Amino acid sequence: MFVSIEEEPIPFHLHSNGSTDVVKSVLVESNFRNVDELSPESGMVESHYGITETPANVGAVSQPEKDQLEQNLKDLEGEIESLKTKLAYQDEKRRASSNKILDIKGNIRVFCRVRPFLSTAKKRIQQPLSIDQEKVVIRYGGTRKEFGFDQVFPQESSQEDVFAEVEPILRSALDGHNVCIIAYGQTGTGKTYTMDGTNESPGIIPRVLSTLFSQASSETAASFTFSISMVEVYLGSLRDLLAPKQQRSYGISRCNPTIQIDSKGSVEIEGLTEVQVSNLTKATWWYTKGRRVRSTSWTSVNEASSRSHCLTRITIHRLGDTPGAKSEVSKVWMVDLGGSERLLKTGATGQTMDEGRAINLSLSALGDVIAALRRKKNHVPYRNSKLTQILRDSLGDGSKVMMFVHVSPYEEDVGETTCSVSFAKRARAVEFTRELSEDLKKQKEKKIAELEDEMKEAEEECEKLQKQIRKIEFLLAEYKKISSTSSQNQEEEVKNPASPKESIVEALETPKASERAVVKNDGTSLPRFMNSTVASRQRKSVAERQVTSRVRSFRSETKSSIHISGSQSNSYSDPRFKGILRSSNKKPRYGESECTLTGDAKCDVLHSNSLTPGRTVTPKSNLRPTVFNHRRRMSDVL
Ligand SMILES: Nc1ncnc2c1ncn2[C@@H]1O[C@H](COP(=O)(O)OP(=O)(O)OP(=O)(O)O)[C@@H](O)[C@H]1O
Repeated sequence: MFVSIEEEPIPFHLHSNGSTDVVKSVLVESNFRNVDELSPESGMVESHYGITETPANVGAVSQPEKDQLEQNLKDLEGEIESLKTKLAYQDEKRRASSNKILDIKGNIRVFCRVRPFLSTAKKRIQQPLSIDQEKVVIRYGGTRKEFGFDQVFPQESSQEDVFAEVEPILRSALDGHNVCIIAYGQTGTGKTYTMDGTNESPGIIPRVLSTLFSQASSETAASFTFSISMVEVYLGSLRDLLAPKQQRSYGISRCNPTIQIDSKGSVEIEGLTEVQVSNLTKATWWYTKGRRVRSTSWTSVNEASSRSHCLTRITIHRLGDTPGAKSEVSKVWMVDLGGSERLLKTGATGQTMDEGRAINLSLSALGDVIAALRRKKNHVPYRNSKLTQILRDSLGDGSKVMMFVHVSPYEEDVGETTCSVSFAKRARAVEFTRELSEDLKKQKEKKIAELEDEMKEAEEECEKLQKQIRKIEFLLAEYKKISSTSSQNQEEEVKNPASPKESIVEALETPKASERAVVKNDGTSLPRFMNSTVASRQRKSVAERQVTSRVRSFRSETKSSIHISGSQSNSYSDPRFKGILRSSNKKPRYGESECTLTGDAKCDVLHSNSLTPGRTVTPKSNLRPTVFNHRRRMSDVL
């Protein structure tokens, strides 16, 4: 997400390379002595922190200066456009590499997580499972069965280890792909632990929420909005977990959500509550609420939760940062499936048996769909269950699927474990159960490493471009301020030629009788046209009366006169200049302004020459009017 300049101060170091050349020349032409002065110490950046001494205070400008300003604005806008195009190109490169990596790794990946022994549980007589990185071996009753996985998480693996596999596909979700993360397994094997986790060890869903928000905020080429929905599938019906209380019910009711598919194959659940969440706190609040609704609606939480599927959906709206970019929508489904235990084992009857049957049917339908997709079959049997209908557009083409199959380490659960890993085997649908040869694996790894390098390069390029864009946007904003301030002032000048500014400036320039004597004695007499006239003396007395009520105007106009004073090179980082501006800000009183004739530093404000680098400030130069006022007075004389 684009971080606005107001939120994040910019480190200001412009270099004269490639795309910043325009900016550099613009700045140089625009009275900045040196582009490198645009450092955090300079007035430009200080203004960002609330100090008012910025070019935005520059006042009325002449027509050529105005034209130059307009040109500068156009140049900066053009530069931003061109950088944004480059950014979009680099971002596309990054997205393509990231997508290729996931394609090589597999769009549907199946993992196995072995739950640790629970302290409260049965004795460990014999361990039927042995595992390595991609394999689970079950030894039981003299038989040995081997099952391959994309990766196996042993008992000691942490929530972080599991999430490390999930994180890369979130990048893909932000890039516009649908993602589906599914937890499968027998009751009590850790599905909810993996998806939800605990406060101390948060699981996949809380981590997904936080990662999505943090990745979105650092995203350089697009902005994002997120929304959350939660739905429970129980006995083939849907229940909206985020709906207002009175609407949460099963069966046919006014608000029972229904599944719709649009012409593009996109699935929508009509009537399902979707809450837009602007930050992680809100997202977490709604997620917690949905989980609470699910669990508190059952008398025996553990038993009941394993007989329904709980689905959490994050919808991502992505808007590219380039002109004309279209908004893209993608979804992240996170599914905590009902327990996969066999009905015979549970000895279920009545309602429990129906629930078990419904679960098994939908799990079997899910297995069929995943297997068909992995085998790239033409027909994918999505319609066989509500679960697969809902997930239809997040399991197929272009989507990324991760299934975590959970197993118990206990000997007495070995039957269920075998069923679960067999389900996984079918879902993985590795052709003729042949795993990849070592050679092929190495080739894959090499290609992935190359793509990762490409992706990193593109990411770095994106970051650089985004920084440049932010800098130029900042400058553009400053120039716009200059432009609008000067236009306003010019309008004022036209409406009111004897503006307070002029009066005040003249008042300040025109010494009182006693002071005139001092000036004369000092040998610094002015050319005739610069001496006060009757008219200016009259204006001065008017100005003296007006000045108290116009102190604010004087302050800003005073500052303005510095920058519009012709072609001199002034620098906002000149310490004298900053000091002068500060003091003029601090004591904007008429009495103080009169001291200009005695060589007080503040009088420098009125005389741009005194700001010219390397120039000594002399009483004589103090008396020199700004070019702007000089012009006016000349015309008065003529
Ligand atoms: N990897 C793990 N590390 C520590 N404890 C775990 C782990 N996996 C599961 N547990 C613990 O095992 C117990 C059962 O886990 P959990 O409730 O997540 O299982 P489940 O498969 O979701 O069950 P159900 O299908 O009934 O909802 C919980 O007390 C949980 O904290």
